Amino acid sequence: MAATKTKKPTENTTKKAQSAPKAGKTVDPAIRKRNIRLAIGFICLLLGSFFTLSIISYCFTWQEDQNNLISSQGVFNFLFHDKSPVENWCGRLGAAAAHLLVFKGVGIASLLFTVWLGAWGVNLINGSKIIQTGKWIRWMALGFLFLCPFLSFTFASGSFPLGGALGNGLVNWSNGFIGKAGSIFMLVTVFCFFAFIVFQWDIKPLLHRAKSLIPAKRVDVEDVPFSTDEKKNNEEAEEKFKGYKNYQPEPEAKEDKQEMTIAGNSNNKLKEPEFEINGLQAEEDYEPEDLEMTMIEKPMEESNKTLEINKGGIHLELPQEALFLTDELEEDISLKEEMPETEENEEGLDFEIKTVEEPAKVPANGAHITVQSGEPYDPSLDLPNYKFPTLDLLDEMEQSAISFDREELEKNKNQIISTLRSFGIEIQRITATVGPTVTLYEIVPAEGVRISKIRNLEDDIALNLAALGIRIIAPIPGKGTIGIEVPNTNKQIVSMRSLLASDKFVNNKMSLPIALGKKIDNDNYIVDLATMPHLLMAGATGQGKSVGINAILVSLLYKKHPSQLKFVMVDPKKVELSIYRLIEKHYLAMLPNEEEPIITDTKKVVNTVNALCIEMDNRYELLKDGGARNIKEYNDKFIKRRLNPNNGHKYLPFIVLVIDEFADLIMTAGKEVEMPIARLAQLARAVGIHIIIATQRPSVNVITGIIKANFPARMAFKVSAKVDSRTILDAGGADQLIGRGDMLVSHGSELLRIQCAFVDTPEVERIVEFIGNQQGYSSAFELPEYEGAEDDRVEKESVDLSKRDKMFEECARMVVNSQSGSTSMLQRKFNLGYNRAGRIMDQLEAAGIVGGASGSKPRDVLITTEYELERHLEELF
Ligand SMILES: Nc1ncnc2c1ncn2[C@@H]1O[C@H](COP(=O)(O)OP(=O)(O)OP(=O)(O)O)[C@@H](O)[C@H]1O
Repeated sequence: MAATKTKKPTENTTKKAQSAPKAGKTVDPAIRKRNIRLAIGFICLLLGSFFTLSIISYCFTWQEDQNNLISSQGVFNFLFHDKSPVENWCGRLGAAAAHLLVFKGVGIASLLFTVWLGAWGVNLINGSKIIQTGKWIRWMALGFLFLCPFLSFTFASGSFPLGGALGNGLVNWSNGFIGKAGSIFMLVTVFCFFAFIVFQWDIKPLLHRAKSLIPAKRVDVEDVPFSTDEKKNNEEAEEKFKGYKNYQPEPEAKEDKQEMTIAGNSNNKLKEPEFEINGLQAEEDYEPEDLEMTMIEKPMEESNKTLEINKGGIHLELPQEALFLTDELEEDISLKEEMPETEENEEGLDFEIKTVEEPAKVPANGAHITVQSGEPYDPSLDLPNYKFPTLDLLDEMEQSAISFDREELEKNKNQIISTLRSFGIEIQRITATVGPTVTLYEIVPAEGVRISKIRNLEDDIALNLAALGIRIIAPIPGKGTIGIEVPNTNKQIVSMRSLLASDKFVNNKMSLPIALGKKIDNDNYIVDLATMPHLLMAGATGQGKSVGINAILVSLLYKKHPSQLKFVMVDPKKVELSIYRLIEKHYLAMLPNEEEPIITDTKKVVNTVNALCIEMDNRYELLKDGGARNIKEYNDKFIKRRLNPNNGHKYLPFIVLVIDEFADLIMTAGKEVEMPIARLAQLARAVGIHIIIATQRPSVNVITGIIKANFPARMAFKVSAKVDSRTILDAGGADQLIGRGDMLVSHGSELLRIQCAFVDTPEVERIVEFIGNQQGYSSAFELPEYEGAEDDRVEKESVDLSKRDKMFEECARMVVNSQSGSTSMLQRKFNLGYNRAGRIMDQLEAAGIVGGASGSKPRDVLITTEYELERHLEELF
């Protein structure tokens, strides 16, 4: 029975399915459209292929067919009445079409049209764009307007109509009108128009490639302190430097070297490893006069000048500004210029050696570092006369070219080699890179030496090298070499001024660029705080944390306008950040009715951090309303005036919360502060709120798991124990730093050793004074209200109208006008926190403007008109 029952519907459906196609009219319009598209696609593809073939054939058969065509007196006759045989592969129609397209049309360029027709057909069939119509039309225009006349002009005497009637016509006209020379100019102009305006071709790479094909030109360097004028010497130097790029120790040099043996294995003759130094300046007592130099031009992406020194087994690469060389060095020296070719370089004359810091790029006094404007809405117009701090507020350090002591390098190299040998580790090659405070010796171990062996011997090697602050990186990530970082005897201070003046800082497009210092290869380390997105700093006392925070703050002050950035500063130590109070009305954000712009009281920190959470939530609401995913998109929309300020939209500045001495905060406020900070760290990135936390004590009860998990970027100055290093970086190493701004930065998967830029307190004072003396906003940026529950209770008990909120009167007016005593309305209209709006409502009640609270309903409004209200307020106050 069951089987019979279930069969019926099946039959019905089958019938329906069969009857559907018969109806015919019920075909889905989408399917019909697709079928039409397919049909047109196939027709176009066939026509395109047919005409393309006919044109190709026309190239070989045109003479025979053309005779018939002309004798038939018209294409129509040729197609339908002519009986003579046709040579074109596509028959009579092909011959006629090709004749019209090529001879009477645009010559060989007509292929552009027929190929496009076929490709368009394929586009239609495929439903995707194999050939972009817009692009192809530009090519067709180039073909018709340039190729046709060009071919007609170039092959004027040929019988085949390469340029077609169009090309011939244009050339005849222009030859008559402006002559042949004029025609050439015209053709070049048309070509340039297409190349640079229509196609926007960039010829730079082509020029570069062309130049790189020209053999490197060597130019004698004259008028530089360390060069000699004697051509003879230069020629000798040139001889010696043939093939310097792939330098290999010369055979004689190898022979000179002593053969060394491993202790206890006297038969084992050892080869001296190759030693290379990438560093900077040599000792002062080096006499420049005895040296010879050649400059070799070589196009490269980035301007970077290097001095190369080769001697025996040693290969030195020095930035060219650091050139004080000894006469003891009989090296062959070449100056390798690695910069994009300029006219000057091509001349090979005006070469001048400059310092690393490129002072030419330092903006002049009074000049500021860019703020982008020109958009319809410019937030910086809030303070139109605001001037950015100038670089002359920062101290100019003694030239910060990094120096190295050659003897020291040699000594360290030998010690590293012999120490490793004493552990049975052979080396193939050793390279030294001299940084501001440490030198990195990069070692390529001999074949068969396991890196884990070196890693296990890390402590023994450090002990044998007996230098303070040795760090072994085995292996250097991504390189397969082993790094040994040894502190320099002569440490250099990295000047903040040089970093802020660098091209990388001035011309970057980062949202929150911070200039932290220099890497070991002397490259400026400038990162975007917005991508970090939060930063955890730790280090024992006196190792450079405060300087690090100042470097970050100063970088931001030099780059961001007060309308674009606000700081919330928390300083339980009370002395570190107090210096910034002068910029309260420009850059600081704080709770309403708060007096101290720099927060030092733990209770207030809790309120402020919670207020930031509210600000974050409010911002998310705005983003949701504005259909933006992050602050950048939102602000872009606002700037383009696509968000209505009447709906509560406003330009959102970045907010950076800086907490110096987090340990103290955690000790006193614990979870109360940890939780909102963790919440901010998890969510606030997209709405432009970033956190920088510094602590002296990187222990696990301060940097808890929840904090650590949300702070991917970490900065470690020297710490006292390995365990602290592990807490902050999840790796050792910070305990082996040498202090005074020497730090390890872990960002993404990288762990970099950086020398922090130095900015002294008087410098910061000058900068904040410079900013503070300018016109600012009327008050600091107000964060939403947040008050602890306890405070609320106390306030509710006694409402003191003499201490009424500054928004009191406005709120009163709003309540009377709308005749609604709703707290949430006040919150919405005036962008107030819940507690503040509630407090104002209590004050309105105490002033007799609204009635008592009645559950969740709005309160009754006791005054009906604004006039009445004014009189009431006058009487009251
Ligand atoms: N980048 C740097 N370059 C050169 N010297 C530095 C650098 N950073 C710090 N120093 C030196 O170290 C000293 C201490 O630095 P800083 O005050 O920043 O330490 P700190 O870690 O903040 O100490 P504390 O936690 O006790 O405040 C500075 O006065 C300065 O002499």
